[in-house]
Amino acid sequence: MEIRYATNPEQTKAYSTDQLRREYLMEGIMVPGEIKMVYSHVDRMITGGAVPVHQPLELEADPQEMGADYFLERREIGIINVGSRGFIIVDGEEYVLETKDCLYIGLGNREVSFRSENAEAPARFYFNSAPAHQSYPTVKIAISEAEPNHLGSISSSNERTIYKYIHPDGVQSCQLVMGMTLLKPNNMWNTMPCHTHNRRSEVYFYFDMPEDGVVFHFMGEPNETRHLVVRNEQAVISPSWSIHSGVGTSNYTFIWAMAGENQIFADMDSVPMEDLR
Ligand SMILES: O=C(O)C(=O)C[C@H](O)C(=O)CO
Ligand SMILES: [Zn+2]
Repeated sequence: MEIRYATNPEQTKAYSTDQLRREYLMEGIMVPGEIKMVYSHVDRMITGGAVPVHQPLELEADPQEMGADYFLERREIGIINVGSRGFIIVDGEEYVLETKDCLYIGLGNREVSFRSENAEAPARFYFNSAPAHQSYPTVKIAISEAEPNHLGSISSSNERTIYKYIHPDGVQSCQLVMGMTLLKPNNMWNTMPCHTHNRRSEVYFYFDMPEDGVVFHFMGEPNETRHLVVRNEQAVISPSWSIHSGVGTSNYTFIWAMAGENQIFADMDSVPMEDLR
């Protein structure tokens, strides 16, 4: 498991492109036949991907980094399938996930494995996991059951639909808040006007992008912005002090996940446009 330590805004001002990418960008999350994970010390979020092809894949704890006998011993996890139909087996119970369906699995479940229906078109499970202190029920939420929230406008190139899956008025969790935002065709901007939330950090995972498409993801303090060039199925760590916004070369979809002090989605510090630099 790859480890990322926390960074602060003062250091980040001096980072080169390579340093910025090393600290904040997660590439190679979705590797056929493997489970890949990045453990970030920012709110101890684990971000990863599981792409089962011919064999099922098992979610296992890293004993050195997690000091746990099994992955969910002291954690919870939210998983969204961004590939074709697949299955997640949780302590013997099987859940079917179509594309863009989500599964929340609470603390204490010992065995979690991933399987694809079709090796030619495998499931692609993206996940975020945060430390947990109590067990909430394991719940599947299909995209058709998530409440759509329409935002933005074509004149601002940001017409999009936000689906919240794991949040206080939906699937219950200890601290994980997770959902997905779909941009409408011909709309390229997300989360602009932008915000920070000093109470929570966030991870964005961009997908549904063409092979040669990129998203210019904006990060940093509002008056000291930087960008990362992000490709399909790559993710970005956004510390609490950083804005998180992007513009793509075409429309795309992204999964957002947060952990920290509270779970209130609307608890954001909006950045006035005139403060951006
Ligand atoms: O499209 C958006 O705007 C978002 O999806 C915003 C994220 O959900 C977010 O940053 C929540 O804090
Ligand atoms: Zn945010």
